Amino acid sequence: MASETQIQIPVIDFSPLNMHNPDNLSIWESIKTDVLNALHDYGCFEASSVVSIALQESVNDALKQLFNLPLETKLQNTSEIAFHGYVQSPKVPLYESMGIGNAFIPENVDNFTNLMWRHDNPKFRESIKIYSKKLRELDEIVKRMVFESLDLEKYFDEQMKSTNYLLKVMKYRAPEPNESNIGLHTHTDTNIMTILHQDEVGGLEIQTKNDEWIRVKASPNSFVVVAGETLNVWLNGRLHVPFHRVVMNETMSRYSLGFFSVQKSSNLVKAFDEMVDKERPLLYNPFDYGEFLKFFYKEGGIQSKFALKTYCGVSEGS
Ligand SMILES: O=C(O)CCC(=O)C(=O)O
Ligand SMILES: [Fe+2]
Repeated sequence: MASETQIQIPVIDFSPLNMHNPDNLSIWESIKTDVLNALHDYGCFEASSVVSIALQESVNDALKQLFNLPLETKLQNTSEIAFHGYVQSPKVPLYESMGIGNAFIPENVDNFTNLMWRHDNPKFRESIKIYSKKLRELDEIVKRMVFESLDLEKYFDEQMKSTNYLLKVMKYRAPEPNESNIGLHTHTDTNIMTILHQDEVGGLEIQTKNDEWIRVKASPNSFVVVAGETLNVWLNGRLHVPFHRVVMNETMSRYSLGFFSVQKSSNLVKAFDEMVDKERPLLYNPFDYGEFLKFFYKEGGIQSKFALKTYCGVSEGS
């Protein structure tokens, strides 16, 4: 079994971009190079100092309050899309999650808050709104950098328009003494890209290309940006899409949160024409994301680490 090592994922600081700086273009170009290298080599990186410590702390408090609500209240968080509402499953007994669709739209956060707290919770509402807006900005910056680097700018606006976002908040309880410490099984993210935050308990582990597991350091106000399968299909395999999992070692509950960008089902997921040529033949046949998810969840795909390859991979020699 691969053991955990001391290596860490690359850390990229986006804060110089926010400053009024005459040298912004060269800063942009230098961060862009780091982003592309990290996504190619690791499929992920740590984005540091994206939000203030104070905002992160108020979001941490908000999550604790939310998961402390009675089960019947939490169950009101429903969604037409599988696993986008309240989730608790015997397959992942330590795990519990809830979702807010397109949380960067203030009204969606208001509706969610009203559903959970009949007498409102302004602190929850306001901190989640600001936070989601920040994460939506980071998502856009990272993707713009990726598209620019590969001369795909002409696709950028359309791809952003056909994206939905899910803010998923998660709680993992500590395992009982004779229970497995796996919080979330090894998987890749099938969506476009995910921005993760974990609290100080930690437990997120990411596999490198060499099959080593990196235990990601918990950091109060940084995020882990993870490339998903959809992005890699667009780019015809130019990125690494890392396996990751959550391993609980502590006696404490762990709270985390993911900002998932997901392609709307109205378009097929397919490689951009410019990404396919003789040297780089097509890796995945175009597919409908919603149909793929049905396969992923219903036909045992979720058990397989290579669900997407099985579903639509172009077989060698064909
Ligand atoms: O809780 C975490 O840190 C990871 C969650 C995750 O990987 C997922 O929801 O896809
Ligand atoms: Fe994940």
